[in-house]
Parts: sequence; C-alpha cells; structure tokens
Amino acid sequence: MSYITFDSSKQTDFVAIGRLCIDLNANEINRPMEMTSTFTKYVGGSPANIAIGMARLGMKTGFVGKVANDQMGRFITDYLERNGISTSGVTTDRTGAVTGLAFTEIKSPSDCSILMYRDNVADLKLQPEEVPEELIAGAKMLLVSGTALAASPSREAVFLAIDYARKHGVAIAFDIDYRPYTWSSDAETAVYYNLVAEKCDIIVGTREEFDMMERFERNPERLDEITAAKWFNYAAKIVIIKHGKEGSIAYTKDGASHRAVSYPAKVVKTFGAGDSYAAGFLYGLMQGWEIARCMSFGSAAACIVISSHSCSDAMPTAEQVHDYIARCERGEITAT
Ligand SMILES: Nc1ncnc2c1ncn2[C@@H]1O[C@H](COP(=O)(O)OP(=O)(O)O)[C@@H](O)[C@H]1O
Ligand SMILES: O=C(O)C[C@@H](O)[C@H](O)C(=O)COP(=O)(O)O
Repeated sequence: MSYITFDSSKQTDFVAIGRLCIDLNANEINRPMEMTSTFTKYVGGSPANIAIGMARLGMKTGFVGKVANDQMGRFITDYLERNGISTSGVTTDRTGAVTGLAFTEIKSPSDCSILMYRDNVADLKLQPEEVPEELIAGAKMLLVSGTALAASPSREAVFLAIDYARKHGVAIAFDIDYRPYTWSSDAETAVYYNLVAEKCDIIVGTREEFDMMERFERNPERLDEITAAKWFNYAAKIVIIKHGKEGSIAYTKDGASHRAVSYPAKVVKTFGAGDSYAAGFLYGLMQGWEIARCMSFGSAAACIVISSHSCSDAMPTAEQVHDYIARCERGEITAT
C-alpha cells in the first residue's frame, strides 16, 4: 500500500533544509574526550547526513542551508557537490558566523556522546528570502530537521519552506532531531516542534524526542500508539518511533503498525544511526516499497554507519545495504 504520493514529474527527488556542520570524531576511541588528541573531520549535521545518504542511494538531491564564509563552509559545499548534491540552495553567511561543530566522544561502542558548539552558527542565519521556492517546488520530498527551528531567522525559513512544499504538492518528512544544546526553553521547543509536525506527512523521532514534544500532553506510560494517533488528526500518514538497538515501530494512518527489529552490527559508535535509518527508510518509500521493507532497509543502513567511524562518509549505497541484509540473513554478521 502506498501511503505517500510522490509526483513523478518532479526533476529532483529529495531536498533537505537545515544545518550543514562539521563532525570532529575522536580518533582515539574507547576513552573520554579529555584523553583524546586527534579528530577526523567529516561533513555533519543530521539533515546534511540524511541528504548525503539519499544521494549515496542514488536519489537526485538538493539542499537548502547556509554555510560560514570560511574554509569549513567551502569544505562542506565542495563535499556536497562531489557527492552530486545540488548546492544552488546553499548560501554563504556574510556576518562572520561560524560553522557548527560536533565533537564526538566514543568511550565505548555503547557509550558515545556529542559535544556541540552551536554559538553564532551560520546555519541558523538562513533567511526566509534565501529559501528557493523553485528548488522545493521541483522536488518529490522535502526533509525538515527540527534543530533548524531553534532560532530566527532559520525558524521562519523552515516554515516558509514547508508552505512552498505544501503549495507545490511536495511530500514533507520531519526528522525531529532534538538537540537540547541548541534550545533555550523546553516549552519553546515543544511548541515549535508541534507546529511543524502538524504540517508533515512523515514524522520520525526517538521515543525521547516525542516525549519532548508531548510535554504539555498526557501520555504517562509513553505509549507509542498514543503518540502516533495524535498526528493522524493532522497531515501525517506515517509516524515512526525509533528505539535504538530495540528497533523501530511505524504507525500508518489506516491504523496499521509495523515493528522492525534491528540487525546485528559490529558497533563502533551509536550516533549516525538515526540519520542513516531515515535515509534508508525514505529511500524505500520513494521506491514504492512496503513499510516493513523500508524499515528493514533503514535498519541495515544504520548498522553500516554505526559500524563505521564517520556518519556522512559511511552512508551506504543501495547495493551495500542489500548486501548487508543478505549477509545477516546468512548469519554472517553477529553483533558485538
Ligand atoms: N546498537 C544498534 N545495533 C543495531 N542497530 C541499531 C543500533 N542502534 C540503533 N540501531 C538502528 O538504528 C535505528 C535508529 O537508531 P536510534 O538510536 O533509535 O536513533 P537516533 O540515532 O536518532 O537516536 C534503530 O531503529 C535501529 O534500527
Ligand atoms: O546532527 C549533528 O549536528 C551531529 C551529526 O552530524 C552527528 O553525526 C550525529 O549526531 C548523528 O546523529 P544521529 O544519526 O541522530 O545519531
């Protein structure tokens, strides 16, 4: 059953809006960051990772965002272009803003954390008038990432992008992407995330991210079905709740639910799971696959990324994901 209609006449498959940042992943792993000396630099930012994932899977992809007017900004735009991602919607900040940094700490495969430097970042200075209506209008799907709502003018730019998408029949996916360090008030966060979620066809988040959105509502047992049901009263057709190694659950507007277990993985670090899962799932939807197959594909994509040192660089091709699934089915991959 197809829950989302994609306009096949559109020239671009996927456009994401939000942050373009830098991941600095610790090279000396299995120790706290205080004991780390060197890092490897990758393009980062959840929406960037997802866009890179979609491009790596063969989707014609574009990006709407803002980069710093420095070497890091040029590193990011060069990387996007080398990965076939249109940067026509990426503008350069002229106010002296900087690139958001995510320092990652890998104390153990299951104990990872991210230290984010988010002050005066270029990505939150994206202006509404810098959002290209024609790029969004020409896409089958727009991805909105929640952290872009953390400050003006990026916040207003996102709402305008959503308006453009709805005006032009573009499917809208919302990756909640809650990063506490970027927000100043829990109430403000919940209000803006809810205002966006009401307008989106697909909503993806962890149980904790939905808990944040529900802070003014009653769901004391944190029941996924209560969480999902609310959104089908709005624009949503699919609501996905991610549960880490325990897998994920997808609810659809027709009342069905689909549970996916995770695949085994030789985990290096846990972050990057959500971005690769989102890319894999949304790719599957765009192929017209059943929900369960989309979830499995996303779950396998996640395993490939969490078994790697990077997020963006490690985003897999479709062939790699299919191969990973086949190897798991043959029992050739065991979890560590
Ligand atoms: N340790 C793990 N082993 C195997 N798969 C995992 C693991 N952690 C996450 N995944 C997969 O990645 C998906 C998203 O991970 P999750 O941690 O829930 O999202 P996020 O990275 O956004 O917090 C999960 O639903 C699961 O399929
Ligand atoms: O989103 C960021 O700014 C940091 C990311 O680049 C980093 O790779 C990460 O945290 C991935 O997030 P996840 O996939 O939600 O774990």
